[in-house]
Amino acid sequence: MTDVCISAQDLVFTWPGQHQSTLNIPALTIQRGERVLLRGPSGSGKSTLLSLLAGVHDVQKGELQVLGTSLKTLSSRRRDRFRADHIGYIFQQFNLLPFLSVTRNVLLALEFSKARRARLQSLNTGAQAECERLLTALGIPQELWEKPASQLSVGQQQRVAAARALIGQPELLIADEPTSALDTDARDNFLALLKAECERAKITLLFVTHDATLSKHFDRVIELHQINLGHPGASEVKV
Ligand SMILES: Nc1ncnc2c1ncn2[C@@H]1O[C@H](COP(=O)(O)OP(=O)(O)OP(=O)(O)O)[C@@H](O)[C@H]1O
Repeated sequence: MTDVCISAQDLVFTWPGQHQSTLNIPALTIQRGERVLLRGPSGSGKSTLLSLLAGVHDVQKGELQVLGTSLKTLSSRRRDRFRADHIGYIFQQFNLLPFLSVTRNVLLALEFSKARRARLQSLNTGAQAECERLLTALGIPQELWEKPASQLSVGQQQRVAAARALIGQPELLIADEPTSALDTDARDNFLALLKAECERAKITLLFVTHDATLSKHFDRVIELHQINLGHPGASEVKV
């Protein structure tokens, strides 16, 4: 098993119809278990990079590996399977199914992945029990568990989205600006909960945000515009 979670070499991505590449990353390595904050101004390509990592778009040029698997070698269908099995994703808008209950939303992630179900089995934990453990750990009171997701506050929905991403212990958790609608206290609280769960299951965390004040929660901050060619002086900032 490789110690590297994410590895990119000479990764170039150009959106159709554009003359300039959005991404041109000579090298990027994120080790397993690291907690990394990816920062960059609007339009710098953060979401584009996440969409490649999640296998939503093809790697056009260069190499991109997640957990030792080259995404380029996988068909789009196998990339979908790879994502469901190995990557938890918290979207900016959470993407919960509004009419489904909180519990059903969380359990859905298991229905799409045999690997996640198998990991729970190897931990001797049932799906329902793990769902309840995660909701409790993330501070969702029991009286909300059977309510439709649409009846929850933004902060609560965000934590349900985190539980859905984490259930079945994917090796990599990607969070795309999930805290932008929260106040400072709620943000810090959410980060602390997320960090505790990632540590518990040794999950690598890649968290995208504009918010510089969140740096203290992470092992490393990567400024995307600094590792992207076309922005001379590329470097990674240690915190
Ligand atoms: N579907 C698309 N088709 C064409 N161009 C796109 C598409 N999505 C993004 N782009 C372009 O790629 C560049 C990077 O966009 P991206 O959304 O990756 O940036 P970002 O750093 O995530 O921005 P933000 O912080 O505002 O979400 C922008 O110039 C954008 O116009």
